[in-house]
Amino acid sequence: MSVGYDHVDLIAMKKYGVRLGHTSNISSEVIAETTIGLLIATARRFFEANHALITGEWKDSDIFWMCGRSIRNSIVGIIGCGNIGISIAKKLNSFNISQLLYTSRGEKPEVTIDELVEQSDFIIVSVALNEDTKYIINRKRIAKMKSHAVLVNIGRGELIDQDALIEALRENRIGGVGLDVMTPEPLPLDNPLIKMTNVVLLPHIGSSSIETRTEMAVVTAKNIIAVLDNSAMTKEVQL
Ligand SMILES: O=CC(=O)O
Repeated sequence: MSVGYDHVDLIAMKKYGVRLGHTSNISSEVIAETTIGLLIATARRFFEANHALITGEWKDSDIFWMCGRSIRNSIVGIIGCGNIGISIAKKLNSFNISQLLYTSRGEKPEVTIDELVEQSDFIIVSVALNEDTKYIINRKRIAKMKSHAVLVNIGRGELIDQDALIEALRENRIGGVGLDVMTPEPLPLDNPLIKMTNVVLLPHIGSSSIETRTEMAVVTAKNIIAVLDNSAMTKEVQL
């Protein structure tokens, strides 16, 4: 019951003739909603601000206190323009950004990934994990990011070299990070990301709306029935 199937051994499935169903495209819209929420929460420091409020550190004397960065007039780069990436781009369209950069497997992208990470104020990773995309955000690419860049990952933890990311955050070489996915999951409570103020972490809840999870469950049940009936699944992975 997921869109991604990077956790499944496809070679073994094929070898033993086991069919694989998934829930592709059902959750794209709601994951895009999560992405926009995470982007704004990270860029505008919602959790840090909330923490300040509840611990009595609210200062209203300093006009720049708790200032984050606006999405308006910014350059946003989306790595991976599949169903989720396109849905994110459509939602961003109403934010009056100055430029949208993207890279994708299908259509010829206008920029390379290196150019995208170098030029973007906000970088969104929404690509599927496979051998080609593992560590697509590597140490070298993190080093190219703007010092105020905000990185959001809603794909899979292993798309990012997390150790290199932690180093960059520690040294304030990037602005902030919003992660709905990380390595490992659940993240151990002693992981350095947990204590960082410029990091917003969500426990992989990208598709967790009641409506979407219900729809995913129904498709999964239909997929199982289709296998038992030896008929076509609603969503089947071609092995
Ligand atoms: O991560 C969620 C999914 O693959 O459905």
